[in-house]
Amino acid sequence: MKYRVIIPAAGQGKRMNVGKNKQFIELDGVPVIIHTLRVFDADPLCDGIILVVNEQDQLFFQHLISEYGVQKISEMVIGGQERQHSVYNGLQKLQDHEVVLIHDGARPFVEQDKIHELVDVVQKEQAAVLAVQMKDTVKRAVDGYAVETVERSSLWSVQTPQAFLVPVIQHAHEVARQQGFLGTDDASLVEYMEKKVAIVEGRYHNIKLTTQEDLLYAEAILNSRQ
Ligand SMILES: Nc1ccn([C@@H]2O[C@H](COP(=O)(O)OP(=O)(O)OP(=O)(O)O)[C@@H](O)[C@H]2O)c(=O)n1
Ligand SMILES: C[C@](O)(CO)[C@H](O)COP(=O)(O)O
Repeated sequence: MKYRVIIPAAGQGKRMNVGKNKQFIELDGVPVIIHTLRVFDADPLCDGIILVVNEQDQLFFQHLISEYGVQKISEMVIGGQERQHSVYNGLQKLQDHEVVLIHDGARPFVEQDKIHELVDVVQKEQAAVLAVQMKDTVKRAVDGYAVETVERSSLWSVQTPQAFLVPVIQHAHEVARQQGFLGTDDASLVEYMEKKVAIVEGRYHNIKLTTQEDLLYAEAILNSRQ
């Protein structure tokens, strides 16, 4: 089944703190966003990329897309204050598509086999996310003290892509917008509608580049592929 993908890349990168859009950081001489876009550009099931960018970086994104020959950008839209708002803006560009994937521009190591697994699962589950089991013990803390150790076997570290039947995610975003609900991922908006979200086991190296330590991991991941 063909899908369209929304790539939110309009954040400020405050935690990365490198003074520029973290999607422009080069890994092995290639910008992070190009690593990410190339995966979907090369996927025969992907029939279009909706790239969500911030106003001030729009021209540079267009320059990179042209310089690296990315073919499948169908729309470039301006993002919003929060990630959720950026994704909402991207959702407005969907016409008659059945399946949409939403994938962070800052996750360059997603792989095609896992994307296809998600696309298969979402056709019967309506919503599906890549996730990996937690490795560390997780505790809830209050005022600097651990008050509860959360049972780890049921905890997952959720990634992107997140896959949805289009009407399901469009409705979930509309309800969240009307009710002022803000989630840190798109699946949380579907959960807010009391719908189930299927877990598809992903890979630990599908990391999100969030802080500068992640760049060290990223170089190691790239080197392991050579
Ligand atoms: N208003 C926003 C915020 C985030 N994103 C995108 O959503 C992805 C995941 O968000 P995150 O890693 O938190 O990026 P930032 O918000 O830029 O990071 P920070 O919170 O450190 O500023 C990133 O590709 C980011 O560019 C977006 O499109 N629009
Ligand atoms: C969507 C996400 O990548 C799933 O783990 C994560 O929630 C994004 O969070 P961020 O604070 O916007 O990076």
